[in-house]
Amino acid sequence: MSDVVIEASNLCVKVRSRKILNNVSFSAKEGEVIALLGGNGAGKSTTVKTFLGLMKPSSGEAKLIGQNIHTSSELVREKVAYLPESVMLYGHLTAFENIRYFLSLSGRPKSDDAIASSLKRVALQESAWHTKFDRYSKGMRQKTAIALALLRDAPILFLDEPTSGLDPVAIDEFNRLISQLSAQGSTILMVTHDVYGACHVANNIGLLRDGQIVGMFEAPEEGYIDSEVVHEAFIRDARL
Ligand SMILES: Nc1ncnc2c1ncn2[C@@H]1O[C@H](COP(=O)(O)OP(=O)(O)OP(=O)(O)O)[C@@H](O)[C@H]1O
Repeated sequence: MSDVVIEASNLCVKVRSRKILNNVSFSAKEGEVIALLGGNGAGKSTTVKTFLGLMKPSSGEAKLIGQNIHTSSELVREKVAYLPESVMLYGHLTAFENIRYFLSLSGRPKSDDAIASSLKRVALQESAWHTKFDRYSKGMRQKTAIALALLRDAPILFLDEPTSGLDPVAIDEFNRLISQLSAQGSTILMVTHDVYGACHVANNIGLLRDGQIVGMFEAPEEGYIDSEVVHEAFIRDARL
């Protein structure tokens, strides 16, 4: 059995007659991070929406664990935790209460001990666990959402612009958390504008322009993808 967990194969998406994704192919094996980089309008969010089943490909396939998500209706709900750019949980509830509520809503309640250990795992400071969510910073909101994702036992994470609007310390913490999760077996698709962050967490980076992959960068066996090289390609590409 193949250990490819996330796979786009010649994915094309049309809106009316316009192709907004054109033959996009990439893959991530279990425990890998694939990052899609690209300027505004490149097709990053469309890719994520297609993998969530919100947009339908005109041809090609979006597959998770070897199955086409558009023909296996329960796949995304069972296997994926999605972090949108702005995490929306209930502002009048605390992180603890939000997590407890959303787990019971999904029919998978967990003990308070399990919730506490997940909040510890994402390093949300304990003093904030019982503070109302609408007083949280963006970084704290993301940590809460990731703690919830971990408790749902979702093996696949989709992250949409996860570090936009975070300060450098929060970005660093976030990137460490992503590396830790992938080391523990989570397979992650992230779309981002952050070249440096992507190079630090990704096994592969796909550079998107006008709905097409125009560059693919792979991390060496040891170490990171060279951010200078990717930055150069990103800038050069944006000028074309
Ligand atoms: N529902 C839609 N109807 C028409 N055009 C769309 C639709 N969704 C996306 N597009 C177009 O497809 C292209 C890709 O959009 P997409 O949102 O995927 O880009 P992006 O890379 O996520 O950009 P950004 O970094 O600005 O979020 C854009 O030109 C956008 O205008």
